[in-house]
Amino acid sequence: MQAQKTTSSPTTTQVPPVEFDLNLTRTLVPLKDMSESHLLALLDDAVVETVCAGQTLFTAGNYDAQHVYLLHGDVSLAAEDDTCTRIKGRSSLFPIAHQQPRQFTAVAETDCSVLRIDSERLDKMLTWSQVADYLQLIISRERDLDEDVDWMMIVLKSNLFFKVPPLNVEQIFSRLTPQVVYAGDVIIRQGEMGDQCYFIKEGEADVTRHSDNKRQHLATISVGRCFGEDALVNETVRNATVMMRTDGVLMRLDKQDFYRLLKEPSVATLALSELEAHIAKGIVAVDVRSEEEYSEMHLPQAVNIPLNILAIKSRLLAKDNLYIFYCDTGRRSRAAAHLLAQHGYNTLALENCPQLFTPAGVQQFLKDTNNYVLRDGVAVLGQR
Ligand SMILES: Nc1ncnc2c1ncn2[C@@H]1O[C@@H]2COP(=O)(O)O[C@H]2[C@H]1O
Repeated sequence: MQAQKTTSSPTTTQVPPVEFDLNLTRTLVPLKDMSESHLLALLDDAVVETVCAGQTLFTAGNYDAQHVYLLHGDVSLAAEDDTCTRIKGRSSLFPIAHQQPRQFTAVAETDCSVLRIDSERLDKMLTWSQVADYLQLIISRERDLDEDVDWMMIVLKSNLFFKVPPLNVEQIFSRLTPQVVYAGDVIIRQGEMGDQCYFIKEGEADVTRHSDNKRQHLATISVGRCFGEDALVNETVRNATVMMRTDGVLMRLDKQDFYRLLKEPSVATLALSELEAHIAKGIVAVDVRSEEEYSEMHLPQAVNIPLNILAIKSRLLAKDNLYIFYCDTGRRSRAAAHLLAQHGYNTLALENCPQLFTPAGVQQFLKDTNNYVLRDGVAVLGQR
Protein backbone atom coordinates (compact mmCIF):
# COMPACT_ATOMS: atom_id res chain seq x y z
CA MET A 1 0.00 0.00 0.00
CA GLN A 2 1.36 3.39 -0.94
CA ALA A 3 -0.13 5.00 2.14
CA GLN A 4 -0.57 8.71 2.67
CA LYS A 5 0.86 9.48 -0.73
CA THR A 6 -0.02 12.72 -2.46
CA THR A 7 -1.69 12.22 -5.82
CA SER A 8 0.06 13.26 -9.01
CA SER A 9 -3.08 15.28 -9.81
CA PRO A 10 -2.28 19.00 -9.87
CA THR A 11 -5.35 19.67 -7.74
CA THR A 12 -4.03 18.03 -4.56
CA THR A 13 -1.17 18.71 -2.21
CA GLN A 14 0.05 16.93 0.85
CA VAL A 15 -1.54 17.53 4.26
CA PRO A 16 -0.63 15.69 7.45
CA PRO A 17 -1.36 11.98 6.94
CA VAL A 18 -4.29 10.26 8.60
CA GLU A 19 -3.91 6.77 10.07
CA PHE A 20 -4.92 4.14 7.49
CA ASP A 21 -7.46 1.70 8.84
CA LEU A 22 -7.18 -1.74 7.22
CA ASN A 23 -10.31 -2.93 9.02
CA LEU A 24 -12.32 -0.16 7.38
CA THR A 25 -11.08 -1.34 3.97
CA ARG A 26 -12.46 -4.78 4.75
CA THR A 27 -15.96 -3.29 4.93
CA LEU A 28 -15.91 -1.46 1.58
CA VAL A 29 -18.02 -2.59 -1.38
CA PRO A 30 -16.98 -4.73 -3.20
CA LEU A 31 -13.60 -5.20 -1.44
CA LYS A 32 -15.31 -6.91 1.48
CA ASP A 33 -16.09 -9.89 -0.76
CA MET A 34 -12.42 -10.66 -1.53
CA SER A 35 -10.12 -13.08 0.27
CA GLU A 36 -7.73 -11.46 2.74
CA SER A 37 -4.69 -12.34 0.62
CA HIS A 38 -6.19 -10.95 -2.61
CA LEU A 39 -7.23 -7.78 -0.78
CA LEU A 40 -3.73 -7.26 0.62
CA ALA A 41 -2.18 -7.84 -2.82
CA LEU A 42 -4.62 -5.29 -4.30
CA LEU A 43 -3.89 -2.73 -1.59
CA ASP A 44 -0.17 -3.02 -2.33
CA ASP A 45 -0.79 -0.95 -5.45
CA ALA A 46 -3.50 1.29 -4.03
CA VAL A 47 -2.94 4.88 -2.94
CA VAL A 48 -4.22 6.53 0.21
CA GLU A 49 -4.24 10.20 -0.57
CA THR A 50 -4.69 13.20 1.68
CA VAL A 51 -6.59 16.07 0.08
CA CYS A 52 -6.89 19.65 1.41
CA ALA A 53 -10.24 21.38 1.86
CA GLY A 54 -11.26 23.09 -1.38
CA GLN A 55 -9.40 20.72 -3.70
CA THR A 56 -10.99 18.59 -6.40
CA LEU A 57 -11.12 14.78 -6.23
CA PHE A 58 -12.57 14.27 -9.68
CA THR A 59 -14.38 16.27 -12.30
CA ALA A 60 -17.74 15.73 -14.04
CA GLY A 61 -17.33 14.42 -17.59
CA ASN A 62 -13.92 12.78 -16.96
CA TYR A 63 -13.04 9.10 -17.26
CA ASP A 64 -10.47 8.18 -14.63
CA ALA A 65 -11.03 4.39 -14.28
CA GLN A 66 -10.63 4.55 -10.50
CA HIS A 67 -12.65 3.53 -7.48
CA VAL A 68 -12.37 6.43 -5.04
CA TYR A 69 -13.44 5.71 -1.43
CA LEU A 70 -13.85 8.48 1.14
CA LEU A 71 -12.13 7.30 4.33
CA HIS A 72 -12.24 10.50 6.34
CA GLY A 73 -13.56 14.09 5.93
CA ASP A 74 -16.46 15.66 4.00
CA VAL A 75 -16.88 15.94 0.23
CA SER A 76 -19.44 17.85 -1.84
CA LEU A 77 -20.73 16.44 -5.12
CA ALA A 78 -21.84 19.02 -7.67
CA ALA A 79 -23.91 17.85 -10.64
CA GLU A 80 -23.87 19.62 -14.01
CA ASP A 81 -27.31 21.15 -13.19
CA ASP A 82 -25.69 22.83 -10.11
CA THR A 83 -27.43 20.62 -7.53
CA CYS A 84 -25.08 19.73 -4.70
CA THR A 85 -24.92 16.83 -2.21
CA ARG A 86 -22.60 16.53 0.78
CA ILE A 87 -21.15 13.19 1.87
CA LYS A 88 -19.27 12.34 5.03
CA GLY A 89 -16.37 9.90 5.43
CA ARG A 90 -17.52 6.43 6.56
CA SER A 91 -21.17 7.26 5.82
CA SER A 92 -21.02 5.09 2.70
CA LEU A 93 -19.25 1.82 1.99
CA PHE A 94 -19.46 2.43 -1.77
CA PRO A 95 -16.91 4.26 -3.93
CA ILE A 96 -17.85 7.94 -4.28
CA ALA A 97 -20.40 8.53 -7.10
CA HIS A 98 -18.95 5.72 -9.13
CA GLN A 99 -20.03 6.27 -12.72
CA GLN A 100 -17.79 6.78 -15.72
CA PRO A 101 -17.68 9.33 -17.18
CA ARG A 102 -18.00 11.11 -13.84
CA GLN A 103 -21.49 12.55 -13.30
CA PHE A 104 -20.36 14.91 -10.53
CA THR A 105 -17.45 17.10 -9.60
CA ALA A 106 -16.25 16.04 -6.14
CA VAL A 107 -14.61 18.73 -3.99
CA ALA A 108 -13.17 18.28 -0.49
CA GLU A 109 -15.17 20.38 2.01
CA THR A 110 -12.74 19.58 4.82
CA ASP A 111 -9.28 17.97 4.76
CA CYS A 112 -9.98 14.40 3.60
CA SER A 113 -8.33 11.09 3.09
CA VAL A 114 -9.37 8.96 0.15
CA LEU A 115 -8.39 5.52 -1.10
CA ARG A 116 -7.87 5.33 -4.86
CA ILE A 117 -7.80 1.93 -6.54
CA ASP A 118 -7.37 1.20 -10.23
CA SER A 119 -10.81 -0.15 -11.27
CA GLU A 120 -9.47 -2.70 -13.76
CA ARG A 121 -7.10 -4.21 -11.22
CA LEU A 122 -9.81 -4.26 -8.57
CA ASP A 123 -12.17 -6.05 -10.93
CA LYS A 124 -9.54 -8.67 -11.85
CA MET A 125 -8.57 -9.38 -8.24
CA LEU A 126 -12.18 -9.53 -7.12
CA THR A 127 -13.08 -11.98 -9.88
CA TRP A 128 -10.01 -14.18 -9.36
CA SER A 129 -10.52 -14.26 -5.60
CA GLN A 130 -14.17 -15.26 -6.00
CA VAL A 131 -13.44 -17.86 -8.69
CA ALA A 132 -10.81 -19.39 -6.37
CA ASP A 133 -13.47 -19.50 -3.58
CA TYR A 134 -15.89 -21.21 -5.95
CA LEU A 135 -13.33 -23.79 -7.09
CA GLN A 136 -12.24 -24.57 -3.55
CA LEU A 137 -15.79 -25.41 -2.57
CA ILE A 138 -16.50 -27.43 -5.71
CA ILE A 139 -13.23 -29.38 -5.47
CA SER A 140 -13.72 -30.20 -1.80
CA ARG A 141 -17.33 -31.24 -2.47
CA GLU A 142 -16.62 -33.37 -5.54
CA ARG A 143 -13.42 -35.02 -4.44
CA ASP A 144 -13.81 -35.51 -0.73
CA LEU A 145 -12.01 -38.86 -0.79
CA ASP A 146 -9.28 -37.73 -3.14
CA GLU A 147 -5.91 -37.38 -1.41
CA ASP A 148 -4.88 -34.57 -3.78
CA VAL A 149 -7.57 -32.24 -2.44
CA ASP A 150 -5.31 -30.65 0.18
CA TRP A 151 -2.69 -29.95 -2.44
CA MET A 152 -5.28 -28.44 -4.83
CA MET A 153 -6.46 -26.14 -2.03
CA ILE A 154 -2.91 -24.98 -1.42
CA VAL A 155 -2.37 -24.24 -5.12
CA LEU A 156 -5.66 -22.31 -5.32
CA LYS A 157 -4.61 -20.12 -2.40
CA SER A 158 -1.16 -19.48 -3.88
CA ASN A 159 0.15 -16.09 -4.96
CA LEU A 160 -0.04 -17.24 -8.60
CA PHE A 161 -3.70 -16.24 -8.62
CA PHE A 162 -2.88 -12.61 -7.85
CA LYS A 163 -1.49 -12.53 -11.39
CA VAL A 164 -3.53 -14.99 -13.47
CA PRO A 165 -7.18 -16.09 -13.49
CA PRO A 166 -7.78 -19.45 -11.80
CA LEU A 167 -10.56 -20.36 -14.27
CA ASN A 168 -8.64 -23.13 -16.04
CA VAL A 169 -6.85 -24.45 -12.99
CA GLU A 170 -8.60 -27.81 -12.85
CA GLN A 171 -7.08 -28.86 -16.19
CA ILE A 172 -3.66 -27.82 -14.98
CA PHE A 173 -3.38 -30.01 -11.87
CA SER A 174 -2.69 -33.13 -13.92
CA ARG A 175 0.13 -31.30 -15.73
CA LEU A 176 2.17 -30.56 -12.60
CA THR A 177 5.34 -32.66 -12.50
CA PRO A 178 7.09 -33.40 -9.19
CA GLN A 179 10.80 -32.68 -8.90
CA VAL A 180 12.92 -33.68 -5.89
CA VAL A 181 15.40 -30.92 -5.01
CA TYR A 182 18.20 -30.46 -2.47
CA ALA A 183 19.47 -27.62 -0.28
CA GLY A 184 21.74 -25.38 -2.39
CA ASP A 185 20.14 -26.27 -5.76
CA VAL A 186 19.67 -23.16 -7.89
CA ILE A 187 16.26 -23.57 -9.49
CA ILE A 188 16.09 -20.22 -11.27
CA ARG A 189 18.95 -17.90 -12.18
CA GLN A 190 18.40 -14.15 -12.54
CA GLY A 191 18.68 -12.91 -16.13
CA GLU A 192 18.00 -16.28 -17.80
CA MET A 193 14.96 -17.05 -19.94
CA GLY A 194 12.20 -19.04 -18.25
CA ASP A 195 10.36 -22.13 -19.43
CA GLN A 196 8.67 -23.22 -16.20
CA CYS A 197 7.13 -22.01 -13.01
CA TYR A 198 7.06 -23.96 -9.73
CA PHE A 199 4.98 -24.54 -6.63
CA ILE A 200 6.76 -25.49 -3.41
CA LYS A 201 5.23 -28.73 -2.15
CA GLU A 202 7.90 -29.35 0.49
CA GLY A 203 10.82 -27.25 1.70
CA GLU A 204 11.96 -23.63 1.61
CA ALA A 205 13.82 -21.47 -0.91
CA ASP A 206 15.63 -18.12 -0.86
CA VAL A 207 14.92 -15.44 -3.44
CA THR A 208 17.81 -13.04 -4.09
CA ARG A 209 18.62 -10.32 -6.61
CA HIS A 210 21.99 -8.96 -7.55
CA SER A 211 22.70 -5.46 -8.77
CA ASP A 212 25.86 -3.31 -8.60
CA ASN A 213 27.85 -6.38 -7.47
CA LYS A 214 25.63 -6.70 -4.39
CA ARG A 215 23.28 -9.60 -3.68
CA GLN A 216 20.07 -8.64 -1.95
CA HIS A 217 17.93 -11.19 -0.11
CA LEU A 218 14.32 -10.55 -1.17
CA ALA A 219 12.41 -13.32 0.58
CA THR A 220 12.38 -16.81 1.98
CA ILE A 221 9.46 -18.70 0.47
CA SER A 222 7.87 -21.95 1.60
CA VAL A 223 5.10 -24.51 1.04
CA GLY A 224 2.23 -23.36 -1.18
CA ARG A 225 4.17 -20.52 -2.75
CA CYS A 226 4.50 -20.25 -6.53
CA PHE A 227 7.67 -18.83 -8.09
CA GLY A 228 9.02 -18.33 -11.59
CA GLU A 229 5.70 -16.95 -12.84
CA ASP A 230 6.89 -13.37 -13.49
CA ALA A 231 9.09 -14.24 -16.50
CA LEU A 232 6.20 -16.21 -18.04
CA VAL A 233 3.51 -13.58 -17.40
CA ASN A 234 5.70 -10.69 -18.61
CA GLU A 235 7.53 -12.72 -21.30
CA THR A 236 10.89 -11.53 -20.07
CA VAL A 237 13.98 -12.84 -18.24
CA ARG A 238 14.04 -14.05 -14.63
CA ASN A 239 14.00 -11.07 -12.23
CA ALA A 240 15.67 -12.94 -9.34
CA THR A 241 17.57 -16.09 -8.39
CA VAL A 242 15.77 -18.82 -6.45
CA MET A 243 17.91 -21.30 -4.51
CA MET A 244 16.67 -24.12 -2.27
CA ARG A 245 17.36 -23.41 1.40
CA THR A 246 16.37 -26.98 2.39
CA ASP A 247 15.74 -30.29 0.62
CA GLY A 248 12.23 -30.39 -0.81
CA VAL A 249 9.78 -31.22 -3.57
CA LEU A 250 8.71 -28.75 -6.26
CA MET A 251 5.76 -29.15 -8.62
CA ARG A 252 6.77 -27.89 -12.05
CA LEU A 253 4.41 -26.36 -14.59
CA ASP A 254 5.74 -26.01 -18.13
CA LYS A 255 5.35 -22.83 -20.15
CA GLN A 256 2.77 -24.23 -22.58
CA ASP A 257 0.51 -25.35 -19.73
CA PHE A 258 1.04 -22.05 -17.96
CA TYR A 259 -0.19 -20.22 -21.09
CA ARG A 260 -3.24 -22.49 -21.12
CA LEU A 261 -3.96 -21.23 -17.62
CA LEU A 262 -3.89 -17.65 -18.88
CA LYS A 263 -6.33 -18.27 -21.69
CA GLU A 264 -9.82 -16.78 -21.24
CA PRO A 265 -12.32 -19.57 -21.82
CA SER A 266 -14.88 -18.88 -24.52
CA VAL A 267 -18.30 -18.10 -23.13
CA ALA A 268 -21.62 -17.83 -25.01
CA THR A 269 -22.73 -14.19 -24.88
CA LEU A 270 -25.89 -12.15 -25.43
CA ALA A 271 -25.75 -8.69 -27.02
CA LEU A 272 -27.25 -5.82 -25.02
CA SER A 273 -29.58 -5.13 -27.98
CA GLU A 274 -31.17 -8.57 -27.47
CA LEU A 275 -31.56 -8.24 -23.70
CA GLU A 276 -35.06 -6.72 -23.55
CA ALA A 277 -36.52 -9.37 -25.86
CA HIS A 278 -35.04 -12.15 -23.69
CA ILE A 279 -36.33 -10.60 -20.44
CA ALA A 280 -39.79 -10.14 -22.05
CA LYS A 281 -39.78 -13.90 -22.74
CA GLY A 282 -39.28 -14.51 -19.01
CA ILE A 283 -35.61 -15.49 -19.18
CA VAL A 284 -34.08 -14.67 -15.80
CA ALA A 285 -31.10 -12.35 -15.49
CA VAL A 286 -28.63 -13.22 -12.72
CA ASP A 287 -26.70 -10.34 -11.19
CA VAL A 288 -23.36 -11.66 -9.86
CA ARG A 289 -22.31 -8.42 -8.16
CA SER A 290 -22.45 -8.06 -4.37
CA GLU A 291 -25.73 -7.87 -2.46
CA GLU A 292 -25.16 -4.16 -1.80
CA GLU A 293 -24.55 -3.39 -5.48
CA TYR A 294 -27.66 -5.38 -6.48
CA SER A 295 -29.85 -3.59 -3.88
CA GLU A 296 -28.95 -0.21 -5.39
CA MET A 297 -30.15 -1.07 -8.90
CA HIS A 298 -30.42 -4.06 -11.18
CA LEU A 299 -32.04 -5.40 -14.36
CA PRO A 300 -35.82 -5.98 -14.34
CA GLN A 301 -36.67 -8.98 -12.16
CA ALA A 302 -33.02 -10.01 -11.92
CA VAL A 303 -32.01 -12.28 -9.06
CA ASN A 304 -28.76 -11.84 -7.16
CA ILE A 305 -26.16 -14.59 -6.88
CA PRO A 306 -22.85 -12.95 -5.90
CA LEU A 307 -19.96 -14.78 -7.53
CA ASN A 308 -18.37 -15.54 -4.13
CA ILE A 309 -21.40 -17.66 -3.12
CA LEU A 310 -22.13 -19.11 -6.56
CA ALA A 311 -21.15 -22.63 -5.46
CA ILE A 312 -23.76 -22.51 -2.68
CA LYS A 313 -26.58 -20.78 -4.53
CA SER A 314 -26.26 -22.35 -7.98
CA ARG A 315 -28.48 -25.25 -6.86
CA LEU A 316 -31.43 -22.81 -6.98
CA LEU A 317 -31.03 -22.57 -10.76
CA ALA A 318 -32.94 -25.05 -12.93
CA LYS A 319 -30.74 -26.94 -15.40
CA ASP A 320 -33.50 -26.78 -18.07
CA ASN A 321 -33.80 -22.98 -17.96
CA LEU A 322 -31.60 -20.43 -19.68
CA TYR A 323 -30.02 -17.72 -17.46
CA ILE A 324 -28.34 -14.45 -18.46
CA PHE A 325 -25.41 -13.53 -16.20
CA TYR A 326 -24.31 -9.92 -15.86
CA CYS A 327 -22.20 -7.56 -13.74
CA ASP A 328 -20.71 -4.09 -14.22
CA THR A 329 -17.68 -5.05 -16.34
CA GLY A 330 -18.47 -8.49 -17.76
CA ARG A 331 -15.58 -10.17 -15.95
CA ARG A 332 -17.42 -11.68 -12.98
CA SER A 333 -20.39 -12.61 -15.18
CA ARG A 334 -18.26 -14.36 -17.84
CA ALA A 335 -16.54 -16.32 -15.08
CA ALA A 336 -19.88 -17.36 -13.53
CA ALA A 337 -21.41 -18.31 -16.89
CA HIS A 338 -18.33 -20.38 -17.76
CA LEU A 339 -18.12 -22.16 -14.39
CA LEU A 340 -21.80 -23.11 -14.42
CA ALA A 341 -21.81 -24.12 -18.10
CA GLN A 342 -19.10 -26.65 -17.17
CA HIS A 343 -21.56 -28.15 -14.70
CA GLY A 344 -24.38 -28.51 -17.23
CA TYR A 345 -26.22 -25.20 -16.74
CA ASN A 346 -27.62 -23.26 -19.66
CA THR A 347 -25.90 -19.88 -19.43
CA LEU A 348 -25.23 -16.72 -21.40
CA ALA A 349 -23.04 -13.81 -20.31
CA LEU A 350 -24.29 -10.36 -21.18
CA GLU A 351 -21.93 -8.67 -23.63
CA ASN A 352 -20.93 -5.00 -23.49
CA CYS A 353 -21.89 -4.76 -19.84
CA PRO A 354 -20.06 -1.48 -19.13
CA GLN A 355 -22.66 0.29 -21.32
CA LEU A 356 -25.30 -0.79 -18.84
CA PHE A 357 -23.77 1.37 -16.15
CA THR A 358 -23.62 4.61 -18.14
CA PRO A 359 -26.42 7.11 -17.27
CA ALA A 360 -28.33 6.08 -20.44
CA GLY A 361 -27.99 2.37 -19.62
CA VAL A 362 -29.08 2.88 -16.02
CA GLN A 363 -32.09 4.90 -17.20
CA GLN A 364 -33.11 2.26 -19.74
CA PHE A 365 -32.32 -1.00 -17.95
CA LEU A 366 -31.34 -0.70 -14.29
CA LYS A 367 -34.26 0.95 -12.55
CA ASP A 368 -35.56 -2.06 -10.63
CA THR A 369 -34.70 -2.03 -6.90
CA ASN A 370 -37.07 -4.82 -5.79
CA ASN A 371 -35.58 -7.96 -4.39
CA TYR A 372 -36.22 -11.15 -6.40
CA VAL A 373 -35.44 -14.69 -5.36
CA LEU A 374 -35.40 -17.98 -7.24
CA ARG A 375 -38.26 -20.40 -6.70
CA ASP A 376 -38.35 -23.53 -8.87
CA GLY A 377 -35.71 -21.90 -11.03
CA VAL A 378 -37.74 -18.74 -11.82
CA ALA A 379 -37.60 -15.24 -10.31
CA VAL A 380 -40.31 -14.27 -7.81
CA LEU A 381 -40.60 -11.14 -5.68
CA GLY A 382 -38.84 -11.76 -2.37
CA GLN A 383 -38.72 -9.95 0.94
CA ARG A 384 -36.40 -7.05 1.69
N1 LIG B 1 10.32 -9.99 -3.68
C1 LIG B 1 10.07 -11.26 -4.02
N2 LIG B 1 9.53 -12.11 -3.13
C2 LIG B 1 9.28 -13.41 -3.46
N3 LIG B 1 9.50 -13.92 -4.69
C3 LIG B 1 10.01 -13.11 -5.63
C4 LIG B 1 10.32 -11.74 -5.35
N4 LIG B 1 10.79 -11.19 -6.48
C5 LIG B 1 10.80 -12.16 -7.42
N5 LIG B 1 10.33 -13.32 -6.92
C6 LIG B 1 10.17 -14.61 -7.60
O1 LIG B 1 11.44 -14.96 -8.14
C7 LIG B 1 11.21 -15.39 -9.46
C8 LIG B 1 12.37 -15.30 -10.40
O2 LIG B 1 11.92 -15.74 -11.68
P1 LIG B 1 10.70 -14.98 -12.35
O3 LIG B 1 11.10 -13.59 -12.69
O4 LIG B 1 10.12 -15.81 -13.43
O5 LIG B 1 9.60 -14.92 -11.16
C9 LIG B 1 10.11 -14.45 -9.93
C10 LIG B 1 9.19 -14.49 -8.76
O6 LIG B 1 8.41 -15.69 -8.80
